[in-house]
Parts: sequence; structure tokens; C-alpha cells
Amino acid sequence: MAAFPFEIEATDGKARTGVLKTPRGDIRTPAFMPVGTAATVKAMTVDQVKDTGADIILGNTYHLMLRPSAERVKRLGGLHKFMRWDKPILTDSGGFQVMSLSGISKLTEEAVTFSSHVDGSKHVLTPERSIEIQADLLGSDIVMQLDECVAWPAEEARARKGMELSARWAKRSKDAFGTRDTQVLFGIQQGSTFENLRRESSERLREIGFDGYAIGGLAVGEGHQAMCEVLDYAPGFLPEDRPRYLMGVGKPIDLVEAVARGVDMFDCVLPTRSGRHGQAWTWDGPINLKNAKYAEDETPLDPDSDCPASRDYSKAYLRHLFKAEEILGQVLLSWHNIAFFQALTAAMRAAIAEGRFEQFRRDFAARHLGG
Ligand SMILES: CNc1nc2c(CC[C@H]3O[C@@H](OC)[C@@H]4OC(C)(C)O[C@@H]43)c3nc(N)[nH]c(=O)c3cc2[nH]1
Repeated sequence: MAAFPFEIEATDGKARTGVLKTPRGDIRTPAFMPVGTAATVKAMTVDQVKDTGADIILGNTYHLMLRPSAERVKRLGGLHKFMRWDKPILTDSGGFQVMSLSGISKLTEEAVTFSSHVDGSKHVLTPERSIEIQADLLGSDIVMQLDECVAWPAEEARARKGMELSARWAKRSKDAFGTRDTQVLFGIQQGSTFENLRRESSERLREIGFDGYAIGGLAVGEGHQAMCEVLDYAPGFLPEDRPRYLMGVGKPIDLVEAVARGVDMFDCVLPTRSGRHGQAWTWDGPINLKNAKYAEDETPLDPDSDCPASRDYSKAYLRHLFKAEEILGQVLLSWHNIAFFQALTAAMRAAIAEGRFEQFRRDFAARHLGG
């Protein structure tokens, strides 16, 4: 019996909408999970994040084990209390960040050993240590197995090695996690862009058994087209009655095209990171607010939004804040972008529930990419 019931309320083609029920609250799917890497969704308060409609945020083993340390977060009551977020938290296991952020790192059957990008100190991350950090010290609700995300492009033999290591680490993660009734563990499908490896990865994960399944190894430079080609088959290899989480994705068009292929959950730094640099995401596509054409544009980013950052501030004012390098610009645009990503997933949930997702998908692409 799964610890977190996943109720699919409607399907439309391969797209699904439903609710993942957790002790800390329900997660409506398709869901976009704002990234809160170092115990903060950057430039936003947890109340602003909640206001956008986000049901769940992301935390991360790698960043928090380095600073302030997972043990200190535990002593301070765990991640939810520490950052005052009382809804669900999903934590990534740290392997991806070790490869992409830390200096020297060594990968063996046993562990990933690396030096901190913060102070150069040495650290070891095993599947068992990652579970301890996520489940026992940070206290996250959805825990990810430790895996190896192979860089793209990869030779098939290299991709197989990474997929097989990840499958062995999936077993070690599951054994270390044990059975818990208020937290769940997700396995991570690997296999780069090779259909046979993705199928084999999924079979190994299903044998072990997880409460949810992530699709890893994508959004690593392959581009939208190649990602969609993998998503034409990869979600279908996973159990259809459990949540499917596409890691690190993505742009709005990526979310829509992945939902069309059966994905339920997403995370991406794009809305917050691009917001800090003056890029606003809208139904009509992204706009760069530093552009001179907005210098006296008194219209807001979205008058129909219930988010104050989208509805109440003129583009002229937002542009001024970025030109003057005022912190408020980063705050307001992060808030607007997260609100837009939540509005997009809410619109997709409604379209699927009403059996009109294909029309939504066509209309969205025409307007958002229309230029
Ligand atoms: C951007 N493209 C992308 N990100 C990926 C991730 C990490 C996702 C995490 O990295 C950050 O996004 C960059 C987010 O902030 C924290 C909180 C650190 O967690 C999120 C992955 N993680 C694991 N374990 N395995 C993968 O195969 C994998 C693939 C990815 N592709």
C-alpha cells in the first residue's frame, strides 16, 4: 500500500490530472515545484510562494549538507520548521549537484566523494547517507534516491554504466529508506537518450518498487526536440498509477509538451533565476524588462492575475528597478514568474479535467511561441 495515495481524476490522451495526498497537504498534478535549494526559494518569502498556489517546493541535500549542515537543520527542528514552510517538500539526493557544482569529485560503486564549493572541505555521499540526510535530518516528505546523471551526449556503453549504477543505488536507497508511513521514496529512471536503456532502467526500478518515479538524465543540454523524443516513450515505461516527475524541467513549452506525454511533476530554477535577471515569463512568451521599449509602458505584466507582482506594478517601474539594480526588482519578478508557472499548471489541470487539453496545447504554443 503506497504511503501517499495518488488519485488520477481525469486523463486526456496521455495527459493526467490528479492529486498526490501527503500528510502535509495535497499536491495537485500537473504540479510545478519551485526550487528552494538552500532552504529558500530565492528572493521570495514562504508566504509569497504559498500565495502563488505552489503546493510543494524543492530542497537539496548537496547544498544543505555543506551549509548549514544537515545535522544543524535537524537540531533546529528540520527543514520545514527552519524555513517556515509547512507544506510538502521534495528533496533531491545531491548527486546531480555534486557533478554540476562541486570541484573535485570521485564516483565509485560505494559513493561520491567531493570537495565543497563553499569551503573546499571533503565530503562523502553514499545512497545511505543521502537517505539519512533527506529523511532523518532534513525531514523531507518526498525523498529521491542517489543516482548518477550521465552527461549528454553519452555513448550507449557509458549511459548503460550510469543506468546500472543508478539501479544498484536505487536498491541501496530503498533498503536504507525502509518502510515509513509519512515519507516516500522516488526512484529515478536513467538511460540518457537510449530507449532500450530507459526500458531496462524502468524494469529494475519497478522490481524494487517505489512510491513515485522520476525521469532523470534529461534537461542536460539535449534540447527540446531530443527531450520530447525520449518522452515519447520514457514515461510509459513507468507505472501509470504512480506520479512521474521530470527532473529539472523546464521552460513553459517543455512543461506543456511533457504533460502531453504523461508527466505529472516538474521542477526548474528558470522562473526564479531568469526573474533575478529581468526576464518575465508571460502567456505571450518571455520578455526582457530591461528593454528600452518598456521605459514608459504603464501596463502590468498580467492584469488578470491575482498575484500583486503581476497585476499591480507597471513594466516601466519594473524596468526602472532593474536598471537601478534595486533588490525589489528581483523580488517582484521572481514572484511574478513563479505565479505564472503556477497559473500554467492550473490551466493544464483544468484543460485535462474538461477534456480539452489538445486545444489548450495548440492555443498555448500559438500564443506563447507565436512571437
Ligand atoms: C536542469 N536540468 C536538470 N536538473 C536535474 C536534476 C536536478 C534537479 C535539481 O537541481 C536543480 O535544478 C538544476 C534543482 O534545484 C535543486 C533543489 C538542487 O534540485 C533541483 C537531476 N537530479 C537528479 N538526482 N538526477 C537527475 O538525473 C537530474 C537531472 C536533471 N536535469
